[in-house]
Amino acid sequence: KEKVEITKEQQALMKIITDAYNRHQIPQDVAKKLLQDQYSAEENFLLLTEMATSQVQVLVEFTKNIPGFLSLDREDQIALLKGSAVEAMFLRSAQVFSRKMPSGHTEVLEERIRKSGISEEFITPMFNFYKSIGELHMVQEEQALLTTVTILTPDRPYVKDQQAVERLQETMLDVLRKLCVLQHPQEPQYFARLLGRLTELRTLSHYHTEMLVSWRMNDHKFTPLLCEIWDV
Ligand SMILES: O=C(NC1CCCCC1)[C@H](C1CCCCC1)n1c(-c2ccc(CO)cc2)nc2ccccc21
Repeated sequence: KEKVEITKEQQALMKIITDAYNRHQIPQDVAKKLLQDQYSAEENFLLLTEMATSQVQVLVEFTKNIPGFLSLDREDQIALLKGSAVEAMFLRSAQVFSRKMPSGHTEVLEERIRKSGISEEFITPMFNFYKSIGELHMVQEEQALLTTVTILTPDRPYVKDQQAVERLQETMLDVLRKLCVLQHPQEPQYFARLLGRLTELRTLSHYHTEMLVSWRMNDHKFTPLLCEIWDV
């Protein structure tokens, strides 16, 4: 049985990424807001656009701390950010939803999200994804590396030097694979399950534009940054 060992360099890389991931979090907690009050579909939509706008800003700051990211072609950096922003948002949302909360809070949060204005047909796939992420009980290093692997997806639209992105993603996948083996020794399939979530994430993200335009309200307003990042 081959002994899996994380090298000193990989340990340092994981620390840089995890610290950056924890440092670059949304200031105000959307779950707390949703647990406090019930909002109208319009207020919920505004809350979503505010949260998503600030999440894109922290995503940009986070990527600056991914070793090698700033050495990529400048236009490729933009292409990777644009291509992964929605997936990073759903990944973050899943982590917010799956966070340990006092008993009964998760149920209230789920109810508030179900009634937020999202049209029915998207509720099930969205919560299926949130629950499948929750079942993984990821440690924060795994969450940070999974988001990094998602950002470093070589086949995003308009990426020119895919090999350079692939090399970076491989580096992160190697650390993540070892971490999964060490964190979940009883579950040799854990790493494969984790990567399977990325496929589910990509599918969910395909619904995103549809989810926004079908939000139960008229006149959906977006911030300039979201118009850039989301295809709206
Ligand atoms: O604010 C949010 N998510 C932010 C985004 C940036 C990163 C932190 C989380 C929104 C809520 C906004 C207000 C109405 C209720 C949903 N949300 C969603 C969500 C995200 C996008 C869509 C449409 O594409 C639909 C729902 N899932 C959540 C799971 C848990 C807690 C909030 C969650």
